[in-house]
Amino acid sequence: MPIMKVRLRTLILFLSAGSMLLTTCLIIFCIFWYQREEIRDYIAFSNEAYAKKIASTTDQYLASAQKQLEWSADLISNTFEKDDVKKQFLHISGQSDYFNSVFYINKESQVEVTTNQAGNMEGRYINTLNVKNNIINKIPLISSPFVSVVGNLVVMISQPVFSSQGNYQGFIGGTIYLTTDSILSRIIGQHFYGANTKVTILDSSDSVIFNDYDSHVLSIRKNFSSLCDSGVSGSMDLSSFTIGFACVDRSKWIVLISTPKQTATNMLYASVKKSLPLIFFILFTMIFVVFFISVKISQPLEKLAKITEGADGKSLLKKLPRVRTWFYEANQLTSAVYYRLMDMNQRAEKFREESATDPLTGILNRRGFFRALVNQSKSKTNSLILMDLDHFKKINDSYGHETGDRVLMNFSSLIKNSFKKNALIARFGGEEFVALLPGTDINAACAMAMKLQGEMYKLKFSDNENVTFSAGIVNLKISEDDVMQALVEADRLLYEAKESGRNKILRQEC
Ligand SMILES: Nc1nc2c(ncn2[C@@H]2O[C@H](COP(=O)(O)OP(=O)(O)OP(=O)(O)O)[C@@H](O)[C@H]2O)c(=O)[nH]1
Repeated sequence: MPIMKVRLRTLILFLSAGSMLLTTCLIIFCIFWYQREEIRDYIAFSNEAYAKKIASTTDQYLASAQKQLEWSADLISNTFEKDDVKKQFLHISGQSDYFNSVFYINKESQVEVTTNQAGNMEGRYINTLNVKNNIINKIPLISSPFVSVVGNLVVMISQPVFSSQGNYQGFIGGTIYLTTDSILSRIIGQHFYGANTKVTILDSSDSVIFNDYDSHVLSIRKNFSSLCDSGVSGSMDLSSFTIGFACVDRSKWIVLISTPKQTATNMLYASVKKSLPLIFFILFTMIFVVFFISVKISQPLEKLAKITEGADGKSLLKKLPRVRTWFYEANQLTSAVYYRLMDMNQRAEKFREESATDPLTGILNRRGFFRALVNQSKSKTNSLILMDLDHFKKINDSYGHETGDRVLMNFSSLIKNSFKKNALIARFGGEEFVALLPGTDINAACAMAMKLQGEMYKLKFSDNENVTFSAGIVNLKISEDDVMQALVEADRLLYEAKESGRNKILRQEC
């Protein structure tokens, strides 16, 4: 069973298209890989910058808020007029919008003035940890988040109040709501940076001050606040998040900006998706161009292969110049095949001729005789003469083979000259010759043979010796079977001629 071979065109196409496809995939993969890292770096950088911005804004807000309380503390230490103080507090909490409520608690932990109407607080004693801290420490403080006596989650900024003699009187506190509307929640809650990016603010004990969503970040690491010890800002990869952080100097709060790592991958997927039509367009254009080129490259070789299928040397030689070659290798190959074929044909022709010719006499041999029969015109009357030299062995033995050869050559020349040009003359082997005479009847053939006998008699060799020949003559129609039959008959007659004394010509009875 013949093995199917792959075609050159298919090979080139698959090789080129395959390598292009592979290269494209590798390029997309490399771009994807390195770009993702770059985008993650960029997200980390942006998150840090954004955390710094929020931390700085918050710090400025706290500084301003403390300044407000400091100014009110001065007022109280100079003249404590309850109405004036309350007005002042209302101004701070209402107009300047720094605090949700402002209050003054004296050193006995009693609320003297408050802007908060809820809970009827004025005159009441408050013994919370925050209040105690303030009274004991007597310094400006920013508290951790806590639930106020009226039930709000707040942080408190406080400022100690001293008399003009320097005696501690109590402290002014300003509360900022964390879960309901406040200036702090507005500063840190309204951000415009990426849908997947979230803001979380923790105090120095990792309590949540602000968290703009139910953050997974808080569950993957404890002790964020310790980051403030190593630097004011930075970024890090934490589990599946890229986190930028910055510290609020004044309060030691930490601002965390977190983005899921998947965001970078999603961004890349989106951009690859967008560019896919262009990539495929370029790819298919290239494949089309490669296909076109592969057809052009393979065409001459395909044609060359096709015309060699079942073609003989001669028809191949005719078809070969029609193969149009435009590149060096194909051209060389076609030329090489062409010249090789031509050479082979010439050699084959020469060999054919040689195989049909008797090398000594130059006339046809037995093979050549039968091959030439095919081209003979078919006449009704033809004759065949089979001739054999008499006692030729003696000539060889007496005068040597060279003389024998010369006799053979002379005899063949005489035969050639004695018959018509269309006669088919051959040496059948040894000293036996045949002459087929187309369009010659047996009488004419006999006359020619006898004339040849006379000529032969005249031909002398060596010591004026001469050679005779015997012959059998038959008539025949030209076809291979007839010739074979005629040869058998002629051979019989020749044998008879030899037997009856040689130098005789016997003819078939007609
Ligand atoms: N010189 C020479 N001798 C040849 C060649 N071919 C055959 N012979 C010789 O021809 C001789 C033929 O001998 P025979 O077959 O006995 O025939 P003959 O001697 O002619 O005898 P008859 O045919 O019976 O008359 C042999 O001695 C062959 O060696 C050749 O090409 N050159």
